[in-house]
Amino acid sequence: MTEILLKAEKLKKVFTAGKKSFAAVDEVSFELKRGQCLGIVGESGSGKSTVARLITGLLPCTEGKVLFYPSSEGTESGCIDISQAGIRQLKQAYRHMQMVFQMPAESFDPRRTLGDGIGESLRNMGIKGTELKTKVDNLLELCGLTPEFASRYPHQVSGGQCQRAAIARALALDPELLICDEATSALDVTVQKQIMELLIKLRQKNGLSVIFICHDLALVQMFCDRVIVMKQGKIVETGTPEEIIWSPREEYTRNLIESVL
Ligand SMILES: Nc1ncnc2c1ncn2[C@@H]1O[C@H](COP(=O)(O)OP(=O)(O)OP(=O)(O)O)[C@@H](O)[C@H]1O
Repeated sequence: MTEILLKAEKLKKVFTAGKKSFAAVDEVSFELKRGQCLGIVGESGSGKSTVARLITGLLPCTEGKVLFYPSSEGTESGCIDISQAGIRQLKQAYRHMQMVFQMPAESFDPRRTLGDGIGESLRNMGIKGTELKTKVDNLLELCGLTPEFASRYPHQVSGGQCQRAAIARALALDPELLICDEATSALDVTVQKQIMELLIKLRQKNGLSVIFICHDLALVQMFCDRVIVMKQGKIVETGTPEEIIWSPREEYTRNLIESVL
């Protein structure tokens, strides 16, 4: 089994708006090792979310490759080429990689209970009845919510509780990789801290690998093993959080750090 869980090779994404086209992501390459947490930082519009959407196959790459190596996958090569994957392979990949977004309420169907949403992928796997209920209750508990939350609708919980439920849903199939795109940004500082503690616990307990997109360099420092700094679609700097925060090579990174101090 390779030590690498995900490899992004020379990713490029060109968007076209009217007659104009521009590269929102260009020449982006990185590797994520198993169990590692990789932070992606950069000013607004630098291409962080586009990278997240490329590596999850939510957006097709204009150029480049995304190679995913889930350890439990039954493919012959052990690799799923996300950039070339069709629906069937993407579904296979989503059993091992999941995303958590900034606005949790928007990612749940307002007409269905949280328990329904959390259990969806389990039901798709044929799990039902008492087994399903027990699994949903356990996921809620793992994420610091009581089983009673299963019967609530998204509008009946706070932003922090909804984000916990979104993490519970993402964890339903015990993924190896969680991609958090500004997952704590809409929450107040106290709730943010609780969600970070939950993610730290999950990393320790489940050996989860995480790609953590965040504006807050203090959170990145606390949580990540390595950090990528993005500017105008390109990676301008890579290093450990300490290297990036305490001895940034690029003026852009220094400005980014100063802007949050
Ligand atoms: N579907 C799209 N069509 C056209 N342009 C897009 C599209 N999605 C994103 N963009 C543009 O691509 C650039 C990168 O956007 P992206 O959302 O990846 O940035 P970001 O670093 O995640 O920003 P933020 O921190 O504000 O979320 C921006 O200029 C954005 O306007």
